[in-house]
Amino acid sequence: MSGLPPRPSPQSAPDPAAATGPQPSRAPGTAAADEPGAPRAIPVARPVKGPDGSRPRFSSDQIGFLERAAAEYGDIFRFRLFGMPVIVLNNPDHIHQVLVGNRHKYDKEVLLYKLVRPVLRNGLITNPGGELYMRQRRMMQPAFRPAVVARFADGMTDETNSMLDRWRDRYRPGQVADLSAEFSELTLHIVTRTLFSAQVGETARRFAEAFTETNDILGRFFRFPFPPLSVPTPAHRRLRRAIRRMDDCVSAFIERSSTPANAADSAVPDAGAGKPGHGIDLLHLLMNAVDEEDGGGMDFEQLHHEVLNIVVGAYETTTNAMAWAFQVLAERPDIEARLHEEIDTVLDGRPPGMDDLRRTPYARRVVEETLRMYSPAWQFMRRAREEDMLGGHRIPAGSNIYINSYILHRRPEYWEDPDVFDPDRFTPERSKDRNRHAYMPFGAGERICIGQHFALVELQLVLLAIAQRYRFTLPPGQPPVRPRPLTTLHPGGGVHLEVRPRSGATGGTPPAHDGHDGHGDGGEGQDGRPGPEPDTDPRSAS
Ligand code: HEM
Repeated sequence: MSGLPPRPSPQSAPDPAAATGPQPSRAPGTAAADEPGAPRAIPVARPVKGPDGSRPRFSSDQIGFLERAAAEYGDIFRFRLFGMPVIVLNNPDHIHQVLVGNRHKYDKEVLLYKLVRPVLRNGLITNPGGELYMRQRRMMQPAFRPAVVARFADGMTDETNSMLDRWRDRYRPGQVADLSAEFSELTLHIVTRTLFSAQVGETARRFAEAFTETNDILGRFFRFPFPPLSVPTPAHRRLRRAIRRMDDCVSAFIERSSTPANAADSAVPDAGAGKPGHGIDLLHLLMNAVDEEDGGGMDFEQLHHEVLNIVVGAYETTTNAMAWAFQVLAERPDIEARLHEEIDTVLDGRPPGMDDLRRTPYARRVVEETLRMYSPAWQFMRRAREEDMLGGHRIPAGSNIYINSYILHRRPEYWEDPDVFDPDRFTPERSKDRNRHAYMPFGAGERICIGQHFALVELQLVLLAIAQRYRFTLPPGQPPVRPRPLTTLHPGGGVHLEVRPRSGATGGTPPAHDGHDGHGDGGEGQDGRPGPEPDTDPRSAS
């Protein structure tokens, strides 16, 4: 989860970065003072004229403003974001320093996360950092290890094939489907099934309903975050009721899981995780998580917070990535044809499983390129807890730092033809000379997305399963789909495509593998990732 709200206030917060001295707008690299070694000034970004003569402002065109400012000012600039001074970083090494090298100097005590803390409370996403955060992350990390995620893979394929089976009755060949809506439902099914085991019954359905309502109200709040969530407007009261309903569902799952028959399997959290029939799911793993430092576990209140944070983190991000991927495939039949060829050769009609991920490198590259061009969690923030130096610029304590992966992933200094969708840019040969910090769809450092393996496995399996059985074309006269910068980066207006079953394609309906077939650790690469090119991963987790 990430994203920045448009904000009606505050009036004019002081700008710590302005304390460096007078800050005229100037090109990057211009020194603030004449003495050698003096900190270089951070230029103030003003709306920059583009080739079409317009001067986009952040308030009306966030992407346009940032793209032009990055082109004009380069690695670093500052501006007022609805009255709040922020420093924007566009240089991969500076960003790496903030998120990884000097991470102890930064935290998440910034407006963006404070706004939603009444809802997401102290879960991983909104936790500002510090002891409680570290303890939670330590306890939760094992449940997201690639080996554990691998055991949820069959459920992912299974849910996707159930959706495709429904499509047979729902869509005539060539009929337009609202894929954004389809994928919202699919991702929610996948995450609730993973959390609450394969027996997703009435309680899981009620949880999903309450979550959808929460997400809708939060989405509207982010577009106009006033009044604060603590003010009991009718919408905010509905939000609180929806959260209570979710908490009640989680309590019911916990209670069910704690009955002796169900609890038996959880004694060793890793044993049999996710295997059908074992009743082990993500919730079990978190309930039984133990902190290696103090030997304690997670209290139930905190568990409620974490469940909500996981679903929030997993829902819109993955939905949007899927929607973007199929929009691009419909626009680029050449890429779709290569993907089909790979799928047909490797799968030969059977449903995809964990072992197929490493055998389908082109599918993997389509996922990676989708996450580059349409990075769903496209912006995030930090606060400088103490002073730092970035590339010769002084970052005063208290500064708000703004990082935008959409802009970073399209900087021409690091990406050739950045606006072209080209999965082959992720081949080992073409990746090896690239700055490895120039790609960070999942963030970096200790707060890197805990669900990144989950998301990569899910996206690749869903891509394989759907493209095995369906192809997609653009409805005639459809205008281009542009990114809509909301909390996550949506395809504006949603993705609506003509769906056609692929002739002779099989792969449907049969249940996914039984999970006992030795897929075990999921064919991970050296770094534990499922992909075939482990040593060329441009992502940075450390
Ligand atoms: C394509 C899909 C996804 C993308 C692009 C994505 C992206 C991100 C990013 C960039 C962050 C770090 C934000 C920051 O540093 O401020 C993050 C954090 C997080 N994500 Fe994801 N995410 C995805 C899927 C998931 C999934 C599937 C889950 C859970 C199953 C998840 C759960 C979380 C959580 C709990 C955090 C907070 C981690 C922490 O601070 O310790 N995400 N995600």
